[in-house]
Amino acid sequence: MSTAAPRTAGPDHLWSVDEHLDDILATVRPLEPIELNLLDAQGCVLVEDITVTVSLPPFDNSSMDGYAVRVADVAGASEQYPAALEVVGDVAAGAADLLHVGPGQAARIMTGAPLPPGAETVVPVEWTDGGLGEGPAAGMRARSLAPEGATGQVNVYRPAEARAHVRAMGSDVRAGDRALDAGTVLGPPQISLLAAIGRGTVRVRPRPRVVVLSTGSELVQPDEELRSGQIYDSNSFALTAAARDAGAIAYRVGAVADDAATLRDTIEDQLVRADLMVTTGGVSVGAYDVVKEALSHAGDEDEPGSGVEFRKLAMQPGKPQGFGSIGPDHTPLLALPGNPVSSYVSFELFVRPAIRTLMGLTDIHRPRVRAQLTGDRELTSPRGRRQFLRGRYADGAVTPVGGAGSHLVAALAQANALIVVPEDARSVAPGAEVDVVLLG
Ligand SMILES: Nc1nc2c(c(=O)[nH]1)N[C@H]1C(S)=C(S)[C@@H](COP(=O)(O)OP(=O)(O)OC[C@H]3O[C@@H](n4cnc5c(N)ncnc54)[C@H](O)[C@@H]3O)O[C@H]1N2
Ligand code: MOO
Repeated sequence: MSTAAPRTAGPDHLWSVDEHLDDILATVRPLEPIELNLLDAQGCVLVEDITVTVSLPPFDNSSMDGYAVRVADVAGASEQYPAALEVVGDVAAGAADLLHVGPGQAARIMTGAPLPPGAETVVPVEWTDGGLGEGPAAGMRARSLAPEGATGQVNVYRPAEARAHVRAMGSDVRAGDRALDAGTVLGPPQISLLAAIGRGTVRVRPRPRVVVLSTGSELVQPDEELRSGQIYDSNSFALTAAARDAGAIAYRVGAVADDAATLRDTIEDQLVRADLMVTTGGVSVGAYDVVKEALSHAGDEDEPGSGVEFRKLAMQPGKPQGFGSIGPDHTPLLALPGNPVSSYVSFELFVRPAIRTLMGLTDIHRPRVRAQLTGDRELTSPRGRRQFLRGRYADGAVTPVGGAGSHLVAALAQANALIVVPEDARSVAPGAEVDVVLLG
């Protein structure tokens, strides 16, 4: 999977956000296409051109509930001088053996039913007495009241042109037309079209399987009792949700203890179901930073580009990061910092584009807009670091929420955007224009 060898530099070197992203994207390639059932292919990128084999509609059919008639038989019809026709029966949607409509005759026809031979046009039931002889009808008599179908006579009060209320065969798409191009992302309308032309499976790039694994002996799972010094594991939930939001099939592995051997074993067990692995925590410089310890030497010496490299980025939050590939298939792995806001921001900036690259999407990044900074305080930022502050964006303006601390999950939950303060800015005053990443 890995092709590009990570660039290397001394341990104090600060890599830019863009360099880090470029290096990650150089190691991920779109997944090999597979044939999937339509609904499993939702959100995936099509890799084949789809040609229509069955015209839509496949046959001329009625767009209204009404009567299939001949044009000449209703010409000049009015409420005062209705055309009285003999009703020869029903044509329901799905009918295969069609009755013939002769001169002076009408067949009750339902929306979607084939236009029967002999009939040239359809008059909606509202233009008739519905066969009840009591003036204009609002609808047809239910089939349950006359299971044998309609008989007798119908009065038609208005004329109809040839093929009125008839949907012509092939008027939507014709056999041989291109229905969808390779590269199309399959949303509900595209899945609708594929089903309509009879395609049950399609060749697409599958959703990547992403294993999200949190680390930290202080972590307990929600609903469990919190003892002294412990906190709840929020990162594994946040990033699993974020991976799903990006289009992945995500598996959450909650809170591996700070022990390198356990972590290595857990990662090895999980590799079988991973196209991408994401870890949180344990990448800094502490004595218990177990991800770094476990993975720093996880490379395959025979394979250039394999292994996990740990770096510092010129970024806040999200300074310590690891990335590379592990295992026999060189599965890409991103090791994100443990602070909850740091891991989430890192996910949005680095993991989301990687997931979307694996999917074969071209639109891999969150949208960015320019916005006017509002609020009553100046934003400050350390020189030389690109800062991502949480904000609420609406109508071209963005207001900061919460402070810069990377533990502030409550403020993150109020945010819908990241305010970008560039490396060369020490402060940004209200009223200034800023770059904003929209979190959707
Ligand atoms: N001496 C230094 N200390 C630190 C530095 C540094 O440069 N020198 N960098 C700081 C920065 S910046 C970050 S970010 C963190 C990254 O630390 P780790 O990736 O090693 O993460 P941990 O130490 O495991 O945890 C940090 C913090 O986040 C909490 N956490 C961890 N996992 C979860 C989780 N799944 N759910 C909720 N909260 C979690 C953890 O309890 C810690 O409070 O290092 C700084 N230190
Ligand atoms: O850089 Mo750390 O990720 O701020 O908190």
